[in-house]
Parts: sequence; C-alpha cells; structure tokens
Amino acid sequence: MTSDDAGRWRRSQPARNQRPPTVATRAVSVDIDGVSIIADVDIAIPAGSLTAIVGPNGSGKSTLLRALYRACRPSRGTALIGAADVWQMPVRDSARLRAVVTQHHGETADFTVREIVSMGRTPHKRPLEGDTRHDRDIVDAALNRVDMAGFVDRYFQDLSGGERQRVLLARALAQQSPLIILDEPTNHLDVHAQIGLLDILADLEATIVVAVHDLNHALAYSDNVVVMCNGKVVAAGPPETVITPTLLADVFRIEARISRNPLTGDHYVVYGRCR
Ligand SMILES: Nc1ncnc2c1ncn2[C@@H]1O[C@H](COP(=O)(O)OP(=O)(O)OP(=O)(O)O)[C@@H](O)[C@H]1O
Repeated sequence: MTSDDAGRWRRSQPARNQRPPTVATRAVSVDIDGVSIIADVDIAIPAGSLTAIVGPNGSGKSTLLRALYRACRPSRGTALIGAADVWQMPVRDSARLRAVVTQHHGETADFTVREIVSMGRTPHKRPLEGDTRHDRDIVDAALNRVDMAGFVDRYFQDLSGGERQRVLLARALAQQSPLIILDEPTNHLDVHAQIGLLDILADLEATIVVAVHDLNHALAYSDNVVVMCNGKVVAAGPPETVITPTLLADVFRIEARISRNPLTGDHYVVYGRCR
C-alpha cells in the first residue's frame, strides 16, 4: 500500500462508545441436513478494517456471515467478536455490537421508512421506551447520509429495490454499532448509489465485513479480502495480493488481467473469457 492508499482508509467519523472490534472464526463449520456448507473456516479480521468476502455463487459467503451475526449456529468451531464468543453472549449485547444489512426484508413490509430506521435504535433502549429527541436526530442524520430524507413517511414495501437497500443501510447507521456486517449490499443499486454506499462504509469508524460479487469494489474499497470456494477459505489478505489472474482462473474460472484505474489509481480487473 502507498501512503496515499493508507490515508484513504483513515476513518473520518468521531469515535463512538464502543471501539471497532476484531472479528475471527476458529475452524467454523456449518452442516445442514448432514451436508457440509462451510468447513473449518478460519478468518482473522483486523479491528476497524473493511473486509470483503468474495467467492463464486454458493461458495458459502452468506453462511459464514450468518454464523457471525447469529443467524446460523455453527455445527463446530467458534465465531468471535473481539474476545467474545458470538453464540455465548447475551442477545442484547450482540444486538448492540453489530448491525446487519441483508437481502431479506420480510419483517419490514408494513412499516414506514422512519419506523424502519428507528428500529436501529432498539438495542439502545429499555423495553417499550419511546424515541428521544437524540434518537430522532440520529435517525434523521442516517437518512440524510443515504439520501433518503425525502422518503420518511413512505411505506417500505412501496420503495424500489435500491431505495430499500439505502433505508436498510440507514437503519444500520442509526444503530451506531462498532461492527457492520453486510450481505451483497450493492445489489439493486445503480452505479452512483453503489459507489456512494461504499464511500459511506469506507468512512465509518467501524469494522466492516461485506460480501460482494464485484471484485473491482473489493479491490477499490477493502483493506482485506477473504476468498471462499466450495465452503472453504482459499485465500485471504490485502486485495492487491489476493486478487490475481491465477486466483481468478482457479476460483472464478475466468481469464483476467489486473490493471490500474486511470481515474482513481485503484487496481481493477479486466475480464476475458470463461475458462
Ligand atoms: N438452509 C439450507 N439448506 C440447504 N442448503 C443450503 C442452505 N443454506 C445454504 N445452502 C447451500 O449452501 C451453499 C452455500 O450457500 P451460501 O448462500 O452461503 O452461498 P453464497 O456464497 O452466499 O452464494 P451466492 O453468491 O449465490 O449468494 C449453497 O450451495 C446453498 O444452496
């Protein structure tokens, strides 16, 4: 990394109560109905880094993230946020510690945008406690951050796919967690919104773990890449050392070259034919 590159990752937001944690898995395996989905996964994510999880369809990215955010209990192994076992900590602690942005929006259908984003404040409240002025200010700031302030009274179910993604990101921002886990958050977003979302993530003072399909996003925005294939981690480290033509041929079965983006200076992949 050049010093310019390093400067890019300086987080611009003020420190919050909780410091960004490390994230790790130790030999995590998930079996479903006797079938191995991920096996012996070891990852080590530095505090405050943005880590991209990449890999072909069905390679186990979502399953790994689900093991980290308590949606899919590992059959074996340990998932750690800081020194704490994710699956042993009280639910409320885990809800404060990490925000999650997924593709599944079922629970949010009948709520307005403001109500959805206000849900991000729930882990900070006592049962039945209403929103304070402080909560409302945080919700407004989160909606402004994702350019959705004009949508507060709209129903979530009436929004486009891209607008929904931005609202769910606002909910995660309103949660003010030191760890944010996102599963393919750029799906449904136009190019401007994709870059805007990644810029927001890169600016946060948090540990970010994000599954992405666009390898150029991983190259441009991540500090660290984890590559999954057939339920296993096959490579991990700084993106420019991990995402190579050899790896792209072996894991993604594609001919490719790595070049430099003349506009940003970032590495990017030029794709050739399937192999
Ligand atoms: N509940 C389940 N029951 C059976 N198989 C499952 C279940 N959940 C996941 N799988 C299988 O496990 C594999 C890994 O799925 P996962 O969603 O983790 O992959 P992924 O890398 O996120 O894929 P994609 O890039 O397509 O989103 C897939 O083959 C999937 O069909």
